[in-house]
Amino acid sequence: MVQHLKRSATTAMSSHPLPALAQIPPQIAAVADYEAFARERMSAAAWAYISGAAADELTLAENSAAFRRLRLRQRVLADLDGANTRLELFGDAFEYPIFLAPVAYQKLAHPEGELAAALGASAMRAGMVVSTQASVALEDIAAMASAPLWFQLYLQPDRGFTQELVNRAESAGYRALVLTVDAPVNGVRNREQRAGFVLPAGVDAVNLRGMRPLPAYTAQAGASALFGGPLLAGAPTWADVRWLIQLARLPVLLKGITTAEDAQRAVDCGAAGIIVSNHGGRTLDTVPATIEALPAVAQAVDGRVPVLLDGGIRRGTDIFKALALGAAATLVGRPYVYGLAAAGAPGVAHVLHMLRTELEVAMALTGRRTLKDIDASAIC
Ligand SMILES: Cc1cc2nc3c(=O)[nH]c(=O)nc-3n(C[C@H](O)[C@H](O)[C@H](O)COP(=O)(O)O)c2cc1C
Ligand SMILES: CCCCCCC(=O)C(=O)O
Repeated sequence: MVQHLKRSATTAMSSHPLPALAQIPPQIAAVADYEAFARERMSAAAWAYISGAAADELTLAENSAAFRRLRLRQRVLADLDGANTRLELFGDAFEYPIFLAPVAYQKLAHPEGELAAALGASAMRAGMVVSTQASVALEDIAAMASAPLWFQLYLQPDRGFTQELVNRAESAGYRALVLTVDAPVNGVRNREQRAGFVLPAGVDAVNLRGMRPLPAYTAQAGASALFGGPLLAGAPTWADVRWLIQLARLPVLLKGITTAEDAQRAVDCGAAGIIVSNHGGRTLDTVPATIEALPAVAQAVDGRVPVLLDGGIRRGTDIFKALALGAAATLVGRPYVYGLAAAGAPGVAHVLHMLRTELEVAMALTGRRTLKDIDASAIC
């Protein structure tokens, strides 16, 4: 899964032209305000990797645009005494329905990478999903965190190594596995290509060190570089999902489901949860926004397992809309990485704080005391 990212001679530190902010300035009032501060603290190539998406980036734009098109119905004079945003998932209690999505190589954004993100999440008592391709050892992240962590799994062609990875996550105290199913191959990342993105020295997928590499493969002249090669030969299938669910002691969620048929099949296979996600528009461009895919998935699942959603969330009202249309909780990706790049752990905590506060304001002004009270009647 990591072969596509070659190494450059650039040092990791050269990705950080400006130091992280020592204090968060008052002009950062919404999560979008972090973007400019993050951008000037990253190399142009790292910025292309983190902020970019696939091909023409239409799905990236649509993820947020679709949230902005939805209108809320305000309700007045509701009794809000005892209001809260609490929920329970897989036996763990959470204060609010916002998780940090799995994002690879966070040392591109900040020298402490995933350690700082985990610190920020734990300070805010938020759950975090750690990527297989994290730039810090999964055990070290677990040692830093005091809030529940889930481990995101990319099934590796070397299934024995994959099993070892699952064992490591279970031993380190992770509370769930998130199997990403929408990226058997990397998307067409034109922005990364144009920027010449390669991983700088000092940033790598440390949790995959020691894995048996794919056999060297050069397509014959005129032949497909993808079809017929070893990457797709080792790509996961539904049989692998059943294999994983059977071997894992943790609940397994599938991330990257956007259709009713696949949601139905995931539940039939024994998935403990579903994450409606298009990978932040980074895999297949021109697929619909996740908030538009959510209702059909929620209907197919019919409450049998929790459905979560990510993609394009930039406001607490976006989270509210996702819950109204059937999500039990949400995840954010780029927003917290921008907070991390700009201000380290405090930046991550601040992003979570702003989103949570905005969600609470939306609940108060639509007359919803608890997450269970948020339903489709809150949307026009
Ligand atoms: C730089 C970057 C790296 C990512 N790495 C992973 C990953 O390793 N595994 C994964 O399942 N998803 C990965 N994602 C996708 C996120 O988990 C999530 O689905 C997406 O970022 C949500 O969209 P948002 O950024 O608009 O919030 C990555 C996203 C970004 C931006
Ligand atoms: C074959 C997919 C590799 C993706 C690596 C990290 C990721 O999920 C992302 O960049 O997005």
